[in-house]
Amino acid sequence: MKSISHICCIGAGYVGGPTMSVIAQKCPHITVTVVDINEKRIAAWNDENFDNLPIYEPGLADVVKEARGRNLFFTTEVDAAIDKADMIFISVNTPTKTYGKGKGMAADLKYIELCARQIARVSTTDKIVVEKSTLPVRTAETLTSILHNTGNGVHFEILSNPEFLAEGTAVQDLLNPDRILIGGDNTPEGQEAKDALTSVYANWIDRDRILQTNVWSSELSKLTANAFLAQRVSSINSISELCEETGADVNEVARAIGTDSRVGSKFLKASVGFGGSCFQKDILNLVYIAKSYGLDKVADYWEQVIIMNDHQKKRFAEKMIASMYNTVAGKKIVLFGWAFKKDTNDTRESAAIYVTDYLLDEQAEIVVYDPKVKEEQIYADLDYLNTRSEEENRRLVTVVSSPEEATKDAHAVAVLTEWDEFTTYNWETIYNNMLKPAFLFDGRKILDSSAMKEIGFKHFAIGE
Ligand SMILES: NC(=O)C1=CN([C@@H]2O[C@H](COP(=O)(O)OP(=O)(O)OC[C@H]3O[C@@H](n4cnc5c(N)ncnc54)[C@H](O)[C@@H]3O)[C@@H](O)[C@H]2O)C=CC1
Ligand SMILES: O=C(O)[C@H]1O[C@H](OP(=O)(O)OP(=O)(O)OC[C@H]2O[C@@H](n3ccc(=O)[nH]c3=O)[C@H](O)[C@@H]2O)[C@H](O)[C@@H](O)[C@@H]1O
Repeated sequence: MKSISHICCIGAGYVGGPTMSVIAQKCPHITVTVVDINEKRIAAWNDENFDNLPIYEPGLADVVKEARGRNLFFTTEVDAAIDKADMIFISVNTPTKTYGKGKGMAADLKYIELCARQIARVSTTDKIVVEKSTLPVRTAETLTSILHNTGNGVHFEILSNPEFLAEGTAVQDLLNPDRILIGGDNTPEGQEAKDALTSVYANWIDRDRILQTNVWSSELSKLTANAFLAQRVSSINSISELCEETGADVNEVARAIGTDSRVGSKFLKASVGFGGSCFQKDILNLVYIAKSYGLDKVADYWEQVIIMNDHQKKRFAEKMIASMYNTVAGKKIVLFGWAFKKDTNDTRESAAIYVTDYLLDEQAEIVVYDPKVKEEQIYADLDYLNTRSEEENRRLVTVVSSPEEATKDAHAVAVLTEWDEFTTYNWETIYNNMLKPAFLFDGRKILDSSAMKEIGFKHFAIGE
């Protein structure tokens, strides 16, 4: 079997960075080089101060500290790293297309194609090319065609090895994954490549958790896994609205159904709506693929998960506005949390962005506090929506670093991310700081409702 001594990963983002750091930590005999065209990002990965790594993930700094400079390297020298590697992971972004055919639905594969062309141009020795990015089923066909038609006569074996880590728990997920999925051709060369990648993971993961499949099953399993997970969130969120009408409590319902081992207890936490860079993108992609095969019923079924999620974000903002006497114009509303979930600085598709947009439409004055998200990111997220001018976003939205100070003379506080620290605040002081009646909207249902009501808040929590 081919033994791997040099790995190159193209893309030093939320997946490439942590994944390669853990591979390097666990495989000191393999040299792992992570490359990116984003110079600022690479400089941050190489920063002497480990607090400045470009991605915040619990435990990540320690892993990088151990391996960086030993067998883990971050560089913008893409060509050199490609040529030296026996195995190349492609871990670049695959966002939803914003133009042309499939706009707003299909995955944009231009970055993937660029990588394939670059690998083909530069390689002088045989390579195993691993799709780590989440890709539409049958993308490996495109990669094969580019690599084999434009290469220098070297042999490329294509594998699909989707990543299942969740942000905020990436290091734990990588160290102890439920499974590793490796898809490849069932030819002797394909099997050899699958075994080579299996042997990399087997340095710290039991072999019975490393699943080998054909390449199409692997590609489709990744989209399906995200669709199933997101569907659970939309399902419980749909029930949260019914709870609010009927006096049922969504946490109690979730516990009651989750104890059935056929349902399971995870991913049943009602929220202001799921965010993150992948759930929406991957379901839209699944819907697009189903439609492209003429499977309209399949497409409609999955699209409903997105429709319910959009509804949840909107109805939360509407609930806030209706509670505050149907007007929030000129009212100071403090948002606790901007990240799409706790323990990450990632804000992509965060519900907070959309809730803010609705509130700004009603001319609210917004103050944001998030323990890990930088001010420039919050403005960038709002500017990206293109709903109003950059000046207006900066005039109407203030970003603060002290949560308690933020609540002075506020009409309302809304919890939009489930950061643990929010549950430890002195909510009595916050109440005293605020104008009365003081409104509290808990979009994550993390605060003790009866304690909040006792303090005096006009309190609303999702699903109760
Ligand atoms: N973020 C997550 O939690 C997960 C993401 N995924 C998938 O992994 C893929 C990557 O996602 P993220 O890491 O979040 O994206 P990201 O946007 O954080 O990182 C992608 C990086 O690739 C770089 N890049 C793009 N084209 C390049 C090129 N031609 N040469 C060198 N570098 C290039 C970009 O500069 C960027 O730094 C996506 O397909 C995503 O769906 C899968 C599982 C989890
Ligand atoms: O492909 C990906 O990008 C990844 O997408 C998700 O991971 P991630 O988006 O990082 O985080 P999740 O924990 O799945 O949370 C997604 C969103 O759903 C929300 N959520 C999650 C669980 C829940 O019970 N309720 C709920 O509202 C979270 O707050 C968050 O906004 C999947 O969990 C990963 O397995 C997958 O690898």
